[in-house]
Amino acid sequence: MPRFAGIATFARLPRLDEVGRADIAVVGIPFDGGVSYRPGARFGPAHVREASRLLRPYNPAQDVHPFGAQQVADAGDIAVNPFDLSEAVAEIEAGAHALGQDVDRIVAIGGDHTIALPLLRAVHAQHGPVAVLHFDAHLDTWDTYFGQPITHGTPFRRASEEGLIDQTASMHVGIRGPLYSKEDLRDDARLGFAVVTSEDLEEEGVAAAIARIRARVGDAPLYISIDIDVLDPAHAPGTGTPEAGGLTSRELLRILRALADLRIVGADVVEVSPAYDHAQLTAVAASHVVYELLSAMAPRTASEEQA
Ligand SMILES: N=C(N)NCCCC(=O)O
Ligand SMILES: [Zn+2]
Ligand SMILES: [Zn+2]
Repeated sequence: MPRFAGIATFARLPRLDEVGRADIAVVGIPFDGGVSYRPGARFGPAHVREASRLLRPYNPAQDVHPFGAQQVADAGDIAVNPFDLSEAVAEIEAGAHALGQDVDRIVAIGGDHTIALPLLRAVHAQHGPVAVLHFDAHLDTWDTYFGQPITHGTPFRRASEEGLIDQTASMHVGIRGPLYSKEDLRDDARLGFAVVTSEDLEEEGVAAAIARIRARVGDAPLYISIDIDVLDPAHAPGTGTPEAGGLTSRELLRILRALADLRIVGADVVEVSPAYDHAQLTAVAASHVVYELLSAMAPRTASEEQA
């Protein structure tokens, strides 16, 4: 079958119902009822799958076959109520929990960043508090919007309040742009996050950022949440709340490759909004981000480690 033909699963992987069990499920969460600005991330999973057809089985940058070293399958989408945010959040948590019966780990494709909260609730039920490594232009530790506590700008405040995160090991990477006030940063630190800003990355370089991330996370169980708007709008225009001055996709992929020996227990890639995308730029970047995550999660054989 030519790679551009046929129904799109992520990277042309088998569906979970074709293999029964898997080490890792890639699952779509087509929900965008938590956005504060441009909508459309509900179409993210289908768009990222469509743009992932060109991914190939061997990843030379990590010297690993991400789909050979482990069983990865596409679990389809978690069906969520687009009209009721509370119900949607409950459905995502229940869906992740149910999926966890058939797979060891989940990599979710959003959807807006709201989905990180129910995903972290499900991860916490299995692992206890986890280090959250959060790539984003935005802190997403704001309190409420229009009085609402659960939105795409608030998942990590709720997660911290609920005790879902390891407050000694969590970190944001790529933060930039205007805030509401200086208090935002004080609140964020109190909620348990260290920060590598986009400017830090520019000034200190990627290697220094990697060293800071690794020192912060250590050997804690690690959840990686990637808002595609961490990338500069030149690299990822198709997103809901773009901010100038972001990472290149090359920088983000390099950082992810440096995390392969950490204890990654789950991940999400969120905020791809296809109506604002051009030539699949954002979706190709997101598909490679997922591919690099799956590669980092793959077990290494002794020969691969020696090589
Ligand atoms: N894109 C995410 N997740 N959050 C952005 C929230 C920015 C705001 O509306 O204040
Ligand atoms: Zn963001
Ligand atoms: Zn976000």
